[in-house]
Amino acid sequence: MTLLSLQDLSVVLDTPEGPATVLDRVSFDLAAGESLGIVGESGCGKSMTALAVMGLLPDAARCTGRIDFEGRDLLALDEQALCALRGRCIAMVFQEPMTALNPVKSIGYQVAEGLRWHLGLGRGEAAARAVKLLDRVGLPQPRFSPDLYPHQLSGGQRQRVVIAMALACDPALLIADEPTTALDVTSQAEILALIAEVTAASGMALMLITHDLAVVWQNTAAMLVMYAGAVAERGTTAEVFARMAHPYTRGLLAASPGALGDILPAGRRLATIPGQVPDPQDRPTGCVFAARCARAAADCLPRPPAERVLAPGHAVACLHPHEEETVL
Ligand SMILES: Nc1ncnc2c1ncn2[C@@H]1O[C@H](COP(=O)(O)OP(=O)(O)OP(=O)(O)O)[C@@H](O)[C@H]1O
Repeated sequence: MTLLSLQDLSVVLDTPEGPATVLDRVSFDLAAGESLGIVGESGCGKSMTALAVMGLLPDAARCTGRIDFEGRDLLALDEQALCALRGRCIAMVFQEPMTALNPVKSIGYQVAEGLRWHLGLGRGEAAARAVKLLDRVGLPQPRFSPDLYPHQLSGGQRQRVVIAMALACDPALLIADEPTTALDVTSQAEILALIAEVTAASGMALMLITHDLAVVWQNTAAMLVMYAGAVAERGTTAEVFARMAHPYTRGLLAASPGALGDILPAGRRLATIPGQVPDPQDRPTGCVFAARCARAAADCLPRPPAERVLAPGHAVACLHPHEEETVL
């Protein structure tokens, strides 16, 4: 059953420099309990996609298209209805745990808060449930008392508290936006494993946003490659990795650090993708990647390429895609 469906979602921000198209006709479906990785360089619109789903876009944003969640059009909901949905049905884990945590409230209080607000639990019951949730995310008693404050924890432990808060109301969808960027390497792997484990165990859908292909490979069944606010390539993670078709996806692979670990030979020389993401105030009329693309030809310039299906579960928006298998 489709849980979340974006149909031709475009977002234009009014900026002092003029209108900026930060999302351009983004469409995808996410089924209940499934995992989707959204990958791309900085500035490709990954966070904007997450914020649009959460109803947290800046005031200057104008949206067209649809975002359906459990059959309801989110763009048509008022702030009160969105507030009821956030945390209860859709939860989010951000990059930096301190943005989600209140430094002057205990961790037990903060985990219990959602339970009281959304589920109407009494103080005692919410506190007892908070202790169980902290245990669930690897912060057991008595070492991790609910009376601790965020500053008494490490970065990884704080992100565990944020995950406990996200799980509190058993939402249908968890959005994790670069959840490990602020953490050391060991904690990164642990937190990603925890997110994958808790979402799978509770049948929660996961939208995992990252700039790192390795994170997608290891944690999500399906993936979406975004470039300059548009979808460049999509499919099951296995299918896309086997035959990366978009030159941008191949560029991301070539630029991936050794973090691809098991699937990339150690010591491989890293390439960078020349050039930069176009300015959202000044998007080209044709393929947005053409200026950086070694395969670009004259037919890429007049209009953006329509997406085409390469195989069941694999599509690309490119007129000159790679057809050969990916060499990892
Ligand atoms: N408040 C804002 N006003 C104007 N432009 C913005 C604003 N927030 C983001 N943008 C622009 O929107 C585009 C998409 O940004 P977004 O944050 O979604 O990218 P991202 O892929 O998540 O990158 P990152 O990995 O750096 O978070 C970028 O060009 C960014 O400069």
